[in-house]
Amino acid sequence: MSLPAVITIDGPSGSGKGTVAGLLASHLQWHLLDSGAIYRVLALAAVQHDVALDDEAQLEQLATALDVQFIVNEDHKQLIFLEGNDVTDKIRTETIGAQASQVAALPAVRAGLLRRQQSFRQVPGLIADGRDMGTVVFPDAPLKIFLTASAEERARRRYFQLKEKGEAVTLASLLEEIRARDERDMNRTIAPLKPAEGAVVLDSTTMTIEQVLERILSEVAVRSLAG
Ligand SMILES: Nc1ncnc2c1ncn2[C@@H]1O[C@H](COP(=O)(O)OP(=O)(O)O)[C@@H](O)[C@H]1O
Ligand SMILES: Nc1ccn([C@H]2C[C@H](O)[C@@H](COP(=O)(O)OP(=O)(O)O)O2)c(=O)n1
Repeated sequence: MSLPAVITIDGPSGSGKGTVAGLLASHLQWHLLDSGAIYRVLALAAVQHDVALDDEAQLEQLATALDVQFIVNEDHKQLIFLEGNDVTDKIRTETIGAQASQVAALPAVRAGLLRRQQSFRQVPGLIADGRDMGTVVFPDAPLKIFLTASAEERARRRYFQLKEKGEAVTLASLLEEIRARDERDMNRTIAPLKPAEGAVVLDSTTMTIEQVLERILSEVAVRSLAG
C-alpha cells in the first residue's frame, strides 16, 4: 500500500512557509507539520531544564523524550503544548528562533526528531513546512516547494508581524538576525537548507500570499494530488 501524499515547503525564515502551509492544509483538509515549531519547543525545553544549547548528548535525550503536543482548537488554530503548558506564543520570538537554529545544527538532535516528524504522515495527506522536509524527512514527496524571498523583504514581513504582537523590534536588528540564521541553516553540515532535487522554487518577494497559494495549487492540480 502506498503512503499518504506529502507536500513539502522548505525555505528561509520569513519566506511565508508557515502562512502558506496553514492555508494549504485547511484548503485541502490535510494534516500539518510545522517542523520548526518542534525545534523551537526543544530550544525552550533546553532553556527551562538548564541544558546548554551545545550539549549534544543531553539535547538528544531531551529531543527523544520531548513531551510536545499539537492541538487544533475550535477556531482551527493550532496550539502547541510543552509538558502540558501552552507555549504557542512563547516560542515565536526571534530569540527562540535563533536558539532553535542552534540546536537544529546538531546531528543527534535531528536524528532524535526524525521519526516523530515522519509520524505526521497520515491520510488523506500532509503539508510539511521546514528546512529539510523535501531533502531528508520526506524525500519521496510528490510535490516539493522551495519558498524564498529577499532577506530585506523577509525582515520587513517579520518586523510587521512582531510589531503587531507588541514586540519591540527594529528592522535593522531583524535583518541582521535573519542573515545570521540563514547563514547557520544553509551552512551546517547536517541537512542544510537548500532546494530539494526537483523542487519548485518560488521567489515570493513580489508575490502576495494569495498568488503563492494559487501557484502551489496549480502544481497540486498538475500532479492530481488532491482527491
Ligand atoms: N507573499 C507574502 N507577501 C507579504 N507578506 C507575507 C507573504 N507571505 C507571508 N507573509 C507575511 O510574512 C510574515 C512571515 O510569514 P511566515 O509564514 O511566518 O514565514 P515563515 O514560516 O517562512 O517564517 C507573516 O506575517 C505573513 O503574514
Ligand atoms: N525542518 C527544520 C525546521 C526548522 N529548523 C531550524 C532552523 C530554523 O532557523 C529554526 C526555526 O525554524 P522555523 O521554521 O520555526 O523558523 P521561521 O518561522 O522560518 O523563522 O529551526 C530546522 O533546522 N529544520
